[in-house]
Amino acid sequence: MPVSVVKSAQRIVVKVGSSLVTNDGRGLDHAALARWAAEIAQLKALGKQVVLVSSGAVAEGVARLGWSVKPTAVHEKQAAAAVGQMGLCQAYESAFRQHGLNTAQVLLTHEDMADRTRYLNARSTLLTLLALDVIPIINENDTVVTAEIKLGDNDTLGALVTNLVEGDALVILTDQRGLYTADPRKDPAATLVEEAKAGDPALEAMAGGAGSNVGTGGMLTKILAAKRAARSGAATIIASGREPDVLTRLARGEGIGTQLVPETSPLAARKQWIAAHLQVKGKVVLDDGARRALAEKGSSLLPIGVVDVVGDFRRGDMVSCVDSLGHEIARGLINYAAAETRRIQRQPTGQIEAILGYLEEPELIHRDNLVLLD
Ligand SMILES: Nc1ncnc2c1ncn2[C@@H]1O[C@H](COP(=O)(O)OP(=O)(O)O)[C@@H](O)[C@H]1O
Ligand SMILES: N[C@@H](CCC(=O)OP(=O)(O)O)C(=O)O
Repeated sequence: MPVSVVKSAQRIVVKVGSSLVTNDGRGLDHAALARWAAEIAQLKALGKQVVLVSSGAVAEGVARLGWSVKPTAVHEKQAAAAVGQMGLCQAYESAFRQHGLNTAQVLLTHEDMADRTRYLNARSTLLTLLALDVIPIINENDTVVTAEIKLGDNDTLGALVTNLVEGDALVILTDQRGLYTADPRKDPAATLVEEAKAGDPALEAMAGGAGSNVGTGGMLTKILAAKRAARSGAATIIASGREPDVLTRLARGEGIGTQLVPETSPLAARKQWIAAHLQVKGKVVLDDGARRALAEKGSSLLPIGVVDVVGDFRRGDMVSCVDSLGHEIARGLINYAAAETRRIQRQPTGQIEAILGYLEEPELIHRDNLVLLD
């Protein structure tokens, strides 16, 4: 068993899933919340800072409204989330109060992450709360987001928050002991993976979807969250939230669950923000010279290297850079809208002004706004 990274971690993001928080959808598990609050208080006493990302608003709202199944209509889920979030807030506030700790509710949306100013605001608010010894309790602002602009699942939110606050570890507590070689609900012979590299593609093949009607995303979103958390250098642990003293034992260094360690060096802060953009608005197809310039030399993307433009995007949007076979090489914030990009593709930079009548920037995507994907 590996030594847990939580032992040396100073700043930890803990994510708890809906099935744990709501007793598999039956209603808030106050005893579980009390246990985690007591453990987090012990982590605080060890000098660690903790952010909690909690799911369960929809499941708790469904239980409170007396509905027998999770609704499929978006507005009903949003209404349920609004009802359930009140319950989560109240329950966490009183659980942490037992230990003299203040809590703060922080509801985030994808747009808070995609807008640089809002992203930096969210970051400074969270860092201020941590400096004040408050426990931020974070969820997606389900009530105001529609399907297209949703982060979608709180495993991703947990990873984005880890990047945002530069957490050392992301601990994802769920209803299984960790990542198994296959979904243990379907394959009784599956075995627990104790340690692996975050981002190893073999892990994605092991992970299946949600095992219950209560959770969202299943193990796959947890594996992808670990890959995302690794971009700011954080390790991820996936463990059971029902394991006694799970957080305090991890903090003592005990290897519990699955530990996914980062294998690449962390991206610079601005690139992490770019990588946090989840909505890709279009694609540019590169010729081989441009592909090599990006991948091997870390160059900016110039219009001359673009052979095709797909989709409709505006200046400043996130676009994907693909090679001639459609493999995604990089993502970045583009300096020209789709219609303009089509007019200047395959053209030397010196021609941009003559073609468009103006020059925004000489590069289509500047290297500072470009993130290479591995
Ligand atoms: N390889 C795997 N190892 C462990 N669990 C898996 C795997 N593949 C799929 N799962 C399923 O993922 C579920 C946990 O995800 P989910 O239901 O979204 O929980 P949460 O609410 O904690 O996010 C487990 O109950 C399990 O059935
Ligand atoms: N924001 C949603 C959480 C969605 C979600 O990702 O749930 P889970 O897979 O249980 O972490 C809620 O609070 O219901």
